[in-house]
Amino acid sequence: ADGPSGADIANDAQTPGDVLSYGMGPWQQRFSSLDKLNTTNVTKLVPVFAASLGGEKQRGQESQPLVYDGMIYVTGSYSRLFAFDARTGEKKWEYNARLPDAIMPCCDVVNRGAAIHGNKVIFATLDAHLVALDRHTGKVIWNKKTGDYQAGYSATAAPLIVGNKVIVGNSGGEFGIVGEVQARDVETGELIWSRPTVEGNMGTLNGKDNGISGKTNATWTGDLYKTGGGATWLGGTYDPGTNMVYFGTGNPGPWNSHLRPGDNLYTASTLGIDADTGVIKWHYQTTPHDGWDFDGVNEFVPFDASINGKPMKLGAKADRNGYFYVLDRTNGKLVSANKFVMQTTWANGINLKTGRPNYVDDNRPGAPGTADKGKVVFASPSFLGGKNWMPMAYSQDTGLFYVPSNDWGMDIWNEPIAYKKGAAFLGAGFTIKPIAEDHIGALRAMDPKTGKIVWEYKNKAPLWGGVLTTHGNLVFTGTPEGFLKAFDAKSGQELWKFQTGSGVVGSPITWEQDGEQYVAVMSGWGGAVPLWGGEVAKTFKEISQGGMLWVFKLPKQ
Ligand SMILES: O=C(O)c1cc(C(=O)O)c2c(n1)C(=O)C(=O)c1cc(C(=O)O)[nH]c1-2
Ligand SMILES: [Ca+2]
Repeated sequence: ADGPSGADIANDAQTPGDVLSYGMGPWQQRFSSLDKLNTTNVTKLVPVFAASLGGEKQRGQESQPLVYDGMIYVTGSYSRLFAFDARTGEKKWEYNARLPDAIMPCCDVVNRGAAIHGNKVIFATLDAHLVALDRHTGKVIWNKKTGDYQAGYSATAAPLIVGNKVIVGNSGGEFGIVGEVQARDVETGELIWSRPTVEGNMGTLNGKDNGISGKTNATWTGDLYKTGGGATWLGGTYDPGTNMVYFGTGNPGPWNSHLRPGDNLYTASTLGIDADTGVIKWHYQTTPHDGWDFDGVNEFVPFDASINGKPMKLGAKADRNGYFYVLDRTNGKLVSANKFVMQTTWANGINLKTGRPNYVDDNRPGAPGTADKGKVVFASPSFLGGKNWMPMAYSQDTGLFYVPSNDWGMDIWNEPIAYKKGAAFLGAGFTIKPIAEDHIGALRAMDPKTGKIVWEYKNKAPLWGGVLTTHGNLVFTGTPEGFLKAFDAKSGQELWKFQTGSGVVGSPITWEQDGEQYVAVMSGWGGAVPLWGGEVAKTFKEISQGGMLWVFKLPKQ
């Protein structure tokens, strides 16, 4: 075959000479076994080249690059995909999706990365299409519609390859869409199975009914399950051991929880889905009856560890609601849940028996029993979350998760709303506010066994980029202030930084090439913060737009 197979991609974490997948392996731990670059020499790290994505319009560059066969593949804002020579930065080809004017991304025109399989690079476009390009030429091999953009569907996540399937999530939770996971044939793009994530909606396997998602609208009233949200907008992780894909699901629609009594399954949840059939094996809902847009889409990262002396197959998720959850990934049973942010005013902890939050009803907009349904309440975290889309990393050396988090709160209130196709379906008003004098962002090292924060690095502006950790005892992440930074993975000491010219909201990677260790990251400010950040945007200087791929290594001896 011309290019990596499904087996090669499943083995990505064991082959540091390439980066074949979003997350650097199916578990998406973002851990590299490389140590040529380490705490003693990282201070000498210098750029090899920077490559521009060009274009007069630049928005948030949230992409994670892929590296294969001497090429770097990176997606850009506005549904673009670029192939650069990994040694020289020379542009080989560029693909620009022709987007309709009426696309409806909620939170900037972003894309988080591509997938590679055989002769193809595959990525999702903002008009809810999935496009496979010839990786040598950038020519379209297939292009499939995954949703109706005129009804508010879009797509921003990197696709996940499992065997010969390409598995994708959808976006549109702010427009009353129905969340869904789709598995398609990687050669043809044809649909194999689909799994809606809102109870009451029907899925398919090979064109036939593969069961209703749960009991018919048991946790929804009336027809609300038809516009229930639960978008799978970050894509999923995969565990070859359980053969399950793990997808987080977003906020229920509308945001106004008063209008939709019940738990609203499977919104704001993590789902363990059979990779062959699309059947939901287990679910765990982090925020039942979400009333704050806490969403629940964050990545569920498999890891193995011993809990009370017992080796366990686990998974961890730093939820937007401010709690760090550890689950048994074979059955979805809750192992622990601990706060990873300064405040969670909406709940006093998570009940380990029931798995449910201990709600503070007064901090729910339109709380049960309040006479004034539109009363303004203050809640923390803000709806942009204790952690948003930016992926955490797990070090197999330190046993710690490195979580890019934010400390902030919001005034939020309910408003009336009715569903209208293609219109925002919120029923809420909000203003985000800082809660600390010295920071919003905080990169936190969490011990998943104890739930304790081992170290933290505070950043003035909100952190909005992904994290990478390495066997060289390093942790990398970017800042809106424009820096790519390296920290000591054990102590949190800042060791190195480089100014990239715009805010860094991409996810860094590392690989080995010609016997040397390379690091790459996208620079280009954007995403949800400048659009929805409210008073927070005033706490830091205006940040210039950008659109550059930066590549680094140590100078030759
Ligand atoms: O419910 C959804 O479908 C959906 C989609 C997206 C997206 O696709 O980027 C975001 C959100 N919600 C969201 O709530 C959010 O805070 C957010 C931030 C960002 C970003 O890229 O900065 N995207 C999204
Ligand atoms: Ca959302």
